[in-house]
Amino acid sequence: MKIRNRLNPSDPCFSFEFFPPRTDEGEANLLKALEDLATLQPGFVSVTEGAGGSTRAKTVELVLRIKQEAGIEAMAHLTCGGHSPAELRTVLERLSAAKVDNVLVLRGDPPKGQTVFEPAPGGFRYASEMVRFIREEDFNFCLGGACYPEGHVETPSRDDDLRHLKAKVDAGLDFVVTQLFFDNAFYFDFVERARRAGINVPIVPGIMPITNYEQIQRFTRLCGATVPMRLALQLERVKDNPEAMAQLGVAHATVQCMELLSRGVPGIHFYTLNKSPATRMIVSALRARS
Ligand SMILES: NC(=O)C1=CN([C@@H]2O[C@H](COP(=O)(O)OP(=O)(O)OC[C@H]3O[C@@H](n4cnc5c(N)ncnc54)[C@H](O)[C@@H]3O)[C@@H](O)[C@H]2O)C=CC1
Ligand SMILES: Nc1nc(=O)c2c([nH]1)NC[C@@H]1CN(c3ccc(C(=O)N[C@@H](CCC(=O)O)C(=O)O)cc3)CN21
Repeated sequence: MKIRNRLNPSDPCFSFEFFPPRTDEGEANLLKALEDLATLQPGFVSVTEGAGGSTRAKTVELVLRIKQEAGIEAMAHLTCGGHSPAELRTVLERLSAAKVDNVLVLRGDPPKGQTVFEPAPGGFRYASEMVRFIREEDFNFCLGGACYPEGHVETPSRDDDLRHLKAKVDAGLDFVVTQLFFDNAFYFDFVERARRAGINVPIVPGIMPITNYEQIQRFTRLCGATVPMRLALQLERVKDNPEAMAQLGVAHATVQCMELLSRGVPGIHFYTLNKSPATRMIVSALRARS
């Protein structure tokens, strides 16, 4: 089933993102989180790919398992890093043969220790180039991409970033998922600017429940997302109390999601970080309300 057919403001699609674990313990955590969140009957789940394409085999294996064994619609993230177009074609053929209908096309982060993205020899520099490649080949995927309500960290201006997004969508995207944000005003402003720029595909908000203060500081610095002052002060106050931190994270994300739904978003994509409790509580609260 193509995700674009599930994105519908009158029946919004909740989806969950996981990353391929690096250790046996991580693997056990992931399987537990997956099992737990599967009971919420997500519209789809997605599996990320590590920087430089480092986890590709694991990403594909997990997507196939989720689709075939759990019967949940699954989307593979594929990045431009570390792989040639020929290797990409092989992976796409494998996904296609296994009836995986959806791919999230990303450029990908520079590998750890590097600050600048370097394409693989003969590979793609921008996600839009991979989108064009997939559309030129004889595949029939529903394609998603990433977008940045606060602007991508590397972009000199939000207007440039929006122009690049427009070109990426025009190359053949069916929908986009946003970078995480903690203030809905960024999302609503962005959607308005995107529509004005002629970007007409569904724009799915990406939400990450905060569970750990240091992690959120590290990651928001890396990806350029703003933590609103009021939330930062609240987080500061409970930083030594994991339980209060988790409650605050769930409460903040739930309020964010309630407002997004009341204003007609087509779905909400949760960055679960392979943990189930926060996402479960939020989705349960949202379902109870509607
Ligand atoms: N796992 C996920 O869901 C998400 C992952 N990401 C990560 O964010 C990073 C960026 O990936 P994408 O958004 O796919 O990259 P992209 O290729 O769409 O854009 C990357 C940067 O290049 C710029 N750009 C694009 N086309 C250009 C052109 N023709 N000329 C000059 N500049 C251009 C963009 O403005 C942006 O600053 C990746 O590291 C991705 O993995 C971001 C959000 C969500
Ligand atoms: N630039 C960028 N790269 C991504 O991979 C990415 C995004 N943005 N935005 C959306 C989601 C969110 N993702 C995230 C968000 C946070 C962590 C994180 O905090 N990771 C921990 C390690 C987690 C673990 O191994 O348990 C860290 O401390 O970095 C990782 C991926 C992946 N996606």
